[in-house]
This record gives sequence, structure tokens and C-alpha cells, in this order.
Amino acid sequence: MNIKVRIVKLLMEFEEGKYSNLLLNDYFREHGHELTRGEKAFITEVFYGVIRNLIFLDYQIDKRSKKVHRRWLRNMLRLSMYQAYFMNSDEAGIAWEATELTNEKLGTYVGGFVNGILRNFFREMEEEENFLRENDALDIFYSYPRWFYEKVVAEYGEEAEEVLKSYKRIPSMSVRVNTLKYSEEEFEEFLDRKNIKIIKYIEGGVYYLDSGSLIDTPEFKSGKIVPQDGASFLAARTLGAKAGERVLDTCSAPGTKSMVLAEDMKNEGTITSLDIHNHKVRLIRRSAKRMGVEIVEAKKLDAREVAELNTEFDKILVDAPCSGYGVIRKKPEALYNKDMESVEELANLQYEILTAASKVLKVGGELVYSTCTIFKEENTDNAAKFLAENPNFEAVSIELPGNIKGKFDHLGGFNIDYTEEHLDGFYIIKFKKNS
Ligand SMILES: C[S@@+](CC[C@H](N)C(=O)[O-])C[C@H]1O[C@@H](n2cnc3c(N)ncnc32)[C@H](O)[C@@H]1O
Repeated sequence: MNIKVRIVKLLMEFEEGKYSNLLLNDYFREHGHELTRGEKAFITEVFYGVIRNLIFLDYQIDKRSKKVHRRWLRNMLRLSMYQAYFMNSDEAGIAWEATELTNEKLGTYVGGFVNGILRNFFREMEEEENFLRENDALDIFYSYPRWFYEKVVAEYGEEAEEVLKSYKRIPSMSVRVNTLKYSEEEFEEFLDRKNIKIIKYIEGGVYYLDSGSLIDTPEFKSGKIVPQDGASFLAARTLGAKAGERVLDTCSAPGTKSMVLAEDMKNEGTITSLDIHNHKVRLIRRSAKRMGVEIVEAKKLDAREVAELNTEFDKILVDAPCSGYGVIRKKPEALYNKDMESVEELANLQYEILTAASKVLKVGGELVYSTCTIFKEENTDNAAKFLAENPNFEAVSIELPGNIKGKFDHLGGFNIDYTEEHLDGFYIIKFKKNS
């Protein structure tokens, strides 16, 4: 099947509500053997590129015709425009192929229409950036919902455009070495053999690589490595879990951070890993099995009801459900399906989970609160409110490797922010219970 027709089909399935990352993983699992490495990379770039720049591309289509209602047609136009504008591919070739494919699918009349729209866009596209800038439409230029754009401008002022640009970057792939089964030396030898280069290394075993996904490799299948962002790794590592401790991970599916805790604990002690969804609890168990982790007890429970466990914990990780704006490089759809109201609802839920968790922490114990988002409501504001309402807690200083960019807030919480090129946007703060 033609590669662009494959991408159109994927985009249509995405529009039906499937998560972009799951969709692509499933697709490569089923059809990977029909594709070369280069074709997989092309599908990945164009599929994500279109989703990332959806608002800009749809604006360009609608500006030139109000008649594009068929989803196949719209997606063919979106990906053709994406290739020309963002990948600088040969315009004549793009128009020719899109026209031929449309002729075949929808007849020559529609094929001619596609040719006309694309040629019109190619002629005018150099002017688009200036036009949108002059018309106060940077939200369209960078493909952000208007409310989000205005909030970034209000919160970041002069830095706003850098923030908008940063989260539209193509993400780098990262994996963590599971030291329960493998070593960094062995992994680096594996990378050498495969001719894969390291772009960035995070102390503790996270590698950013210049390659596509490694989930097809025996190293992944046998649990020696796991796809994980450095920010997610650092949130778990900051808890400083030790062998023999009793640890709670309140919102843990699919279990990526629980597995880091288990390694820090050398597979000794207990980790109670909760999630509100049954099907997600199964993912935690599956991941623990693959990675040789024996101390995780995965349970379905609403973390706000954690008192039901009748247990006190030495350490607690509250990696709260959040709006996910720090990870939109990898999950670009998170941007389009939420609004300010959802941010406020999530902030309330996070606060309730944090408060419930704090009550089952031992005196002298430590708790890390983290989110993968960038707005203060879910981060500093929640932490400040928690400290104000719980004077028996204090924020304690956290140490992160020197090659991580970001800023501490006035409480001592760390924002891995837009200045960090590779790691996801994250907020991490650590509290200690004094009485
Ligand atoms: C940010 S994700 C957790 C990622 C996980 N810590 C990891 O590293 O793999 C948040 C999780 O919280 C779960 N969740 C949402 N509301 C919850 C609640 N009230 N209690 C427990 N878990 C909840 C979601 O199902 C989701 O899996």
C-alpha cells in the first residue's frame, strides 16, 4: 500500500479517538514487517507532524476552500502541506502524488481540486508566517488553542514564544537501562553494535538516542531496557527509596516510576502501586513481570481512599493525573482535548490525592509530588496550598543532575521547563513530614 495512504488511514483512526502513541505502536506491531526502517521513520514524522501542526494545517485548508468535508481528502491535504512546509520536500512531487492518489480514490474532478489547493498553498506559503504574526495569530502559526496561547503569554511574558516553539519540537527517543537485569556498559556495547548514537545521558541510566523505537528489540522484550523519559525517571529517583522500605506509589499505571523505585530498593521491601483503573493495574503487573520486579503489589484503588489500606508508609510518590502539557511533544493530542476548566478540575483532584496520601505517611517520612505539566495551578500553586494547610510538612531540597535545564520555584520545587531540549516538561517537589 502507498505510504501516504497508510498515513491517511492512521490519521483517520486517530480522529476516531485513539491515542497517537498506542495507534502507531499497534500499527508497527502489525505491519512493521512490510516496512523499511526509513519508511517507519517517515510515517512517524508525518503522522506526528500533522497532529502537532493540526490547527495551522486546517487553517491553510479552510482558507483556500470551505468544501473539504471528507476526512480522507482533508488528511491527504494536511500531510501534503506538512511535507512541503515543515519538511521542505519537493513541491511538484508532492502535488503530483497527492493528485494521483486522489484521482484513484475519489475521481479526477476531486484530484484536480487537490492539485489546485496545493499549488495555491505552495505559492503563498512563504508569506504565511508574516501574515499570521501581523494578525496576532501566533496561536494558529504554532497550532495552539487560543485559550492556551493566551495563558502562556500571561504566565511567561516575553518568553512565551520560546515556550510555544519548544513544545512543538520533534521529541528525541529515550530509554532507561533496567539495572536489575542489565548494565550501562552492556547497553552501550549494544548501541555500538547497532551504530546508534547517544544524544544525551542522564546519570542513573537514561539515554536519549538518535534512533527510532527500540520496542522490537530482544533487549526491550526481555525487560533489560524500557522507554522512559529522563524527567519521569528523575521524579521517581528524587524520592530516594531504599532497600527494605515500605513505599506507596499512588497513581502508578503503567508503572514506569514504580519500576525505578524497585531498582532503587534493589528489589527488597514493598511498593504498593495503585491506580483507579483495573485495566491499567494489569499493565503495572505485566511491566513488573517483564522487568524482573518482585516487590510491586499492584491494586485498583482511588488514591483519595488510601486510608483504607490501614498502612503507614516510609515514602510516597504522588505522580498525579495531570493535563500533560509537558509531554505534548510525544502526545500532541493532549493539547486539543482539554481546556482551562479541565486544568482547574485536575488541580483539585491532585490536591485531594496529595492530602489523602500525606495522612498515610510516617512521621519523618518523605513524599514526592510530581506532574508532567507546565502551568502553576497544577504545580507550584498546589504545593504552596499544601504547605500552607499542613504546617507539619516542609519542602526539602532536591538534587538533580547538572545537565537538566529548568528553574526552582520559591518553595524549592523544580520545573523542568521549555529551556530543556530533550526532557519532558515536569514539576517535582519533595516534602518531609515533621510531626
Ligand atoms: C501521570 S499518570 C501516572 C504515570 C505513572 N506514575 C508512571 O510513571 O507510569 C496518572 C495515573 O493516575 C491514574 N489516576 C487517575 N485518577 C486517579 C485516582 N483518583 N486514584 C488513583 N489513580 C488515579 C490514571 O489512571 C493514570 O494512570
